[in-house]
Amino acid sequence: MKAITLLGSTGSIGTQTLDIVAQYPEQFRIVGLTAGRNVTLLAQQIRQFRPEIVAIGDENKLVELKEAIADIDPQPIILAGETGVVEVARYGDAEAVVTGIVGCAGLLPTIAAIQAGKDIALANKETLIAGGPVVNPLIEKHGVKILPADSEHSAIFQCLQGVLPGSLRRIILTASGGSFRDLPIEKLAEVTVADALKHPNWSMGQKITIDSATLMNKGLEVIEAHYLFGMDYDDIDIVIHPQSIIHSLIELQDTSVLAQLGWPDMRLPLLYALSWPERIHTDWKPFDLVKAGDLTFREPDHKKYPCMQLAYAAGRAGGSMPAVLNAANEQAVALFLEEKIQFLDIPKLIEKACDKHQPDNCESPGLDDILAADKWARQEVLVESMELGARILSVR
Ligand SMILES: NC(=O)c1ccc[n+]([C@@H]2O[C@H](COP(=O)([O-])OP(=O)(O)OC[C@H]3O[C@@H](n4cnc5c(N)ncnc54)[C@H](OP(=O)(O)O)[C@@H]3O)[C@@H](O)[C@H]2O)c1
Ligand SMILES: C[C@](O)(CO)[C@H](O)COP(=O)(O)O
Ligand SMILES: [Mn+2]
Repeated sequence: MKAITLLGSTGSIGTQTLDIVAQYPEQFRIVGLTAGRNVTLLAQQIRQFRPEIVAIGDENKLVELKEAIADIDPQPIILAGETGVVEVARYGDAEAVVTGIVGCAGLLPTIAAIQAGKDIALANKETLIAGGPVVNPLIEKHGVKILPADSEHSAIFQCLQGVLPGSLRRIILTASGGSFRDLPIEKLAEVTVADALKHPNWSMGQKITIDSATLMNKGLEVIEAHYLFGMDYDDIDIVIHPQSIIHSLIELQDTSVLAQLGWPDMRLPLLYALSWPERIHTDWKPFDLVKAGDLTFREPDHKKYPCMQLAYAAGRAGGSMPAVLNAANEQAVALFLEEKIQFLDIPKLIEKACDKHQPDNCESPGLDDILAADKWARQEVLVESMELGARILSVR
C-alpha cells in the first residue's frame, strides 16, 4: 500500500486523486491533506480519509476547520498558512506527494517534500516552470522521482518507457485549442470570463482553464517538458488536436513516432503517476477508436495566441525569466477572472513584464532569486494593469 500526501485536495486534481484513493483503498493510504480555503470540503475529506495531518492555506479559516472536525477522534494534526502546508508536504511516512495545489504557491511545499525524500506526482506545472533551476538539482541530490501527472507529460513519460536513452529526437505536445479555438481572432477582444471558462474537452480549475484558452497552458507545458525530459526548445513542438484523444507524441531518432491515446480523463495520468511502474487494473470505460471518431490536427495560430511564443522566449532566456513569465501570467489571469482586465490584456501584460525583466534576468537563480522575481512580476503586472485600467477609463 502506497502512503500519499495530497496538496490541493479540494481542487479538480485533488478531488480526482481522492476518487482514485476511494476506488483503490487497498493500494493507497492518505497521510496528509492540504487545501486553500474550502473548509467544508476539506472537513468532509478528513472524515472520509482520516489523514494524520492537514493544513488550510488561509490562516483565517483555521478556527472554522477545527470546529468543523472537532468531533473526529483521533484528531489529525491541524495546521494553517504556507508554513502549515509546507509541514504537511514533508510530514511522516508518505512515499509520494501529489501536487494538486495551483500556481507557484506549490513551490515551497514541493521543495520541502523533495528534501524529505518523497517522490513527486507532479500536476502543479508552475512549480517546475518557475522553480526548475532549483527543483531539478534537488530531485537529483535527494534521489527522488518526479512522476508527471500532467496529461501530456504523462503521455510522453509512458511512451518513453523502454526507449533507450539518446533515442528521443522530438516531443510533440497536443493542444485542444481551448475555449476559443473556433472563434475568429477579431472576436477575442470582447470575450467574457464565462466564455473563457467553457473548455471544450476538460473540466479543470479556473486558472488552468483560462491558460488553455490563451494557449499559455501549452506554452507552460513546453517549459515543463524541457525540465522534465531535458529536451531543447527547438525539439519541442505544439500541434492543435481538437479531440484531446492523443495526449502527446514522441519522435525517435529513426523517425518512428509513439503516441498515448485515451479519453480525456485526468484520473488515468494521476493513477499512473501514483502506481508507476505498476499498472493498476481498472474497470474504467475502455477506449474505443471508432467511437472516438475522426482525429484531426492543425498548426497552432501564433498570431491569435501570442502566449505560446512568450513561453518559448522565456524558456530560451532561462534563468529567472520563466518565473517572471509564470508569475505575470498568474497575476494577469487573476485580474481577468476578477473582470479587471480583458482577455487580450493577458499576453500584453506578460510581454511587458518579461521585456522589463530581461536586463535583470538572473542566469543561475537560487530560490531567493526565483521568489524575488515572482514577487516583482506580480507587482509589475498590477501596476501596469492599473495604468491600463486608467487608460481604458480615460477613453470611456
Ligand atoms: N485540473 C486539471 O485537469 C489539471 C491537469 C493538469 C495539470 N493541472 C495542474 O494542477 C494544478 C491544480 O490544478 P486544478 O485544476 O486542480 O486547480 P483548482 O481546481 O483551482 O484547485 C487548486 C487547489 O489548490 C488549493 N490552493 C489554491 N491556492 C492555495 C494556496 N495559496 N495555498 C494552499 N492551497 C491552495 C485550492 O484550495 P481551495 O479550493 O480549498 O481554496 C485547491 O485545493 C495546477 O498547477 C494545474 O496547472 C491541472
Ligand atoms: C488536461 C490538461 O493536461 C491540463 O493541462 C490539458 O493540457 C488541457 O488541455 P489543453 O490542451 O491545454 O487545452
Ligand atoms: Mn496538460
